[in-house]
Amino acid sequence: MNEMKIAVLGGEGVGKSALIVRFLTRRFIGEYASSSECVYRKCLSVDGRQVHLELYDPCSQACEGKSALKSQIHWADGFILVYDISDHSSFLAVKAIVHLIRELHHGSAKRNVVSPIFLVGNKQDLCHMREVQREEGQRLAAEFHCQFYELSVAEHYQEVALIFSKMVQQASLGSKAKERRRRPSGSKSMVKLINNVFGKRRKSV
Ligand SMILES: Nc1nc2c(ncn2[C@@H]2O[C@H](COP(=O)(O)OP(=O)(O)OP(=O)(O)O)[C@@H](O)[C@H]2O)c(=O)[nH]1
Repeated sequence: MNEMKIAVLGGEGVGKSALIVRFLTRRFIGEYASSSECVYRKCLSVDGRQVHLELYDPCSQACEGKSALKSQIHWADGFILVYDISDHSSFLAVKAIVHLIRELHHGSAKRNVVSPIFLVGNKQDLCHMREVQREEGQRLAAEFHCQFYELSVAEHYQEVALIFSKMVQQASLGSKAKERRRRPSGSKSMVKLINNVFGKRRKSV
């Protein structure tokens, strides 16, 4: 079975966990308990073959700092970078992450492998509070050869599922030749995911 490692990165509270949980459970859960980073695992059938998917969800509060980010970047085969369209600082955060990914890969053994990066503007349902224009996201995506999506994890399941299946397809193109890299600590089963969803720390929309 092929293995694939996808890191879902972005600023605090942009909806990274919501995106992953939406993909794994089809449900949008408005409140989470997530006090630590984790790796979710899922087996997927893509183009007739089984893929063992690992999804890394950092905890922004626990994993701040460039060195943590660098190890996440070295670990992953592909990246889903999430920002909140109603928060311009979250866009600047993903911009910095894109730069860092391309910079690190340029100077590493991965320089011949273009790891896919998907740029996702989340919380489209908050467009009345929009601070990041769609064109701004598209421009950044074009500059760094990323795929661009704008959506609302709260409202759109099909788009979320599409993002992950496209990511798996793209990442699998380059993954065969890749060296396996150190992975961030921590892993979560579906049971822990469910506990997280109904856990202690509560967030509201
Ligand atoms: N309105 C709206 N709220 C959303 C959407 N997606 C996520 N949220 C809310 O945004 C808040 C943060 O979501 P999380 O998924 O915890 O964000 P995160 O990026 O994992 O947060 P950290 O791990 O703390 O960095 C929660 O209150 C979610 O309910 C969306 O599409 N629309």
